[in-house]
Amino acid sequence: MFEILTTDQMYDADRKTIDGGIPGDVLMENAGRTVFEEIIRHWSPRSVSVLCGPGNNGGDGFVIARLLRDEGWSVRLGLLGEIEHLGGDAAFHAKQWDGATERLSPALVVGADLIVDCIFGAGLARDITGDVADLVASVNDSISVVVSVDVPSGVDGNSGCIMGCAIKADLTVTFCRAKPGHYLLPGRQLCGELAIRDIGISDQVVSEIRPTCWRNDPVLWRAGIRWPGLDGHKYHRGHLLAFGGTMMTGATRLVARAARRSGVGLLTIVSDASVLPVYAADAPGTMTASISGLEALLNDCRHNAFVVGPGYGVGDSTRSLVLQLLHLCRSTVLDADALTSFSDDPSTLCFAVQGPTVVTPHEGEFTRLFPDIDGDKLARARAAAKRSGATVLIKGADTVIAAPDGRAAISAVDAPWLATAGSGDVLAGVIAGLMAQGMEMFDAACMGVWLHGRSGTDIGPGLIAEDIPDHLPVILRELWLASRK
Ligand SMILES: NC(=O)C1=CN([C@@H]2O[C@H](COP(=O)(O)OP(=O)(O)OC[C@H]3O[C@@H](n4cnc5c(N)ncnc54)[C@H](OP(=O)(O)O)[C@@H]3O)[C@@H](O)[C@H]2O)[C@@H](O)CC1
Ligand SMILES: Nc1ncnc2c1ncn2[C@@H]1O[C@H](COP(=O)(O)OP(=O)(O)O)[C@@H](O)[C@H]1O
Ligand SMILES: [K+]
Repeated sequence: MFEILTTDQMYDADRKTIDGGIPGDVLMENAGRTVFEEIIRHWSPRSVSVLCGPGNNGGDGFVIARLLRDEGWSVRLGLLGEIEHLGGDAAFHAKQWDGATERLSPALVVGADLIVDCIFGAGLARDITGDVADLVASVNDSISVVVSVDVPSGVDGNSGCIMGCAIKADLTVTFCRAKPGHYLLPGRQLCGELAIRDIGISDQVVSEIRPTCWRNDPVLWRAGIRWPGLDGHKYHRGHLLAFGGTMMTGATRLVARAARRSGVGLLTIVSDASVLPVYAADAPGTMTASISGLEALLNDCRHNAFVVGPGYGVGDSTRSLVLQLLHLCRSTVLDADALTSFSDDPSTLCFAVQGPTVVTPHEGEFTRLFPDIDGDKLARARAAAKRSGATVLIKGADTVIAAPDGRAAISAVDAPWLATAGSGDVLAGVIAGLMAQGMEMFDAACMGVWLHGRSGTDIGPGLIAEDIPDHLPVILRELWLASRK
């Protein structure tokens, strides 16, 4: 259930299922029934208004209205447009509804304890305007509970963007698999609770569609975790070089602690000799080396991974260092200043990426590097990954991770506690630590985001960046125990 399907892929799944012998009207009956079941599971009987649009989303509404009324609920139904204009399965189910069909208007909101929003689903084709926009405003201004069918009307299922205006739901019931817009902002916030329900589309059909996007979950990457072997030694777990700046030393200290907690065998902070004592005094298990010995450090192939950027400083020397590191084609994580240093010349950075590289920009850093790439977050991450050859991770509440081969994952964890200085440094450190242990770059980026998110929800209010690395053993133990089952 972790695959995320675009609206076109969803239409494809519907079509393949219908071709496989389940008629469209049965799929629609199943869809309506799952929403009905969710409603009666959540709420006791109350007055309901079902708001139906002119397409199949509206068709689902006729099924829901009928089932609720058969159950003894008081139901009103409003339709946008003429009933004669309904087509196919929606027309079929409209005929099964023997209650009154009102004109869709804000009058339906008055006195309704529960509103079922079936105005638009996957077929939303342009901005909502005029009378329908007024209706959306009335729904959002009301005190009624709102259940949206498939997506909150007005939310674009592919991007999570608002098309003119959108319903704010308390519960959204979608079918078969989620769409990107259920997890990308602002769509995610408008969905309320999300229920993904089976309507008879098989896993086989979903796999035939070859999804390339998933909700970030251990299912995706747990087979790629490099747990230490019984007979292993520290060099089997990688030796990460973390490049430390001279002013913001805290950033690389966070990187180092996070990487070490992720399981890396050895970690050396490489910095200007003048600040080595600061790094050396931080943690006894962290090693330090002067940047003046860089050539020798890089000639030692056991130094198999690099992380540079947090607190490193923006400028020419950072650019040269990054290019020198990328030339070696070893596992590399670039964050913060390592990215901003290429704002004037991003193509040089893209050209230099050849080995396993993860870049972890927040929105501001992303825009500086890829000013010409627009669209929703998923599309932008994918375009940047394709262009650069790096795994691109755009941070935020709806972090997206995209690999150059087109795979992508969206994090759907509610952990606003992570929005605190230094938390991104920790993320870079975790990912670099996992890559140093030999994990594939996309898997490492996804696992890093997941560990980070779980730390955010586990620790919760009061979280500071320093807490995250020390919480990792608790979560890693869970993953490790699960891997032994
Ligand atoms: N077997 C199946 O397929 C199943 C499908 N299922 C359900 O079907 C839903 C998809 O149905 P759908 O394709 O009919 O799209 P839907 O969202 O109802 O709207 C299309 C209509 O809206 C109109 N319209 C669009 N934008 C507009 C705007 N801004 N302002 C005004 N009008 C606008 C558009 O008009 P047009 O652009 O053609 O002029 C068209 O008439 C899906 O979300 C799920 O709930 C389930 O039952 C499971 C089985
Ligand atoms: N509202 C939010 N919900 C969940 N995670 C968030 C939220 N805001 C920020 N984050 C996460 O916090 C981290 C902040 O990183 P960043 O912006 O690089 O800060 P810093 O450079 O101070 O470490 C990122 O991993 C980001 O995804
Ligand atoms: K809807």
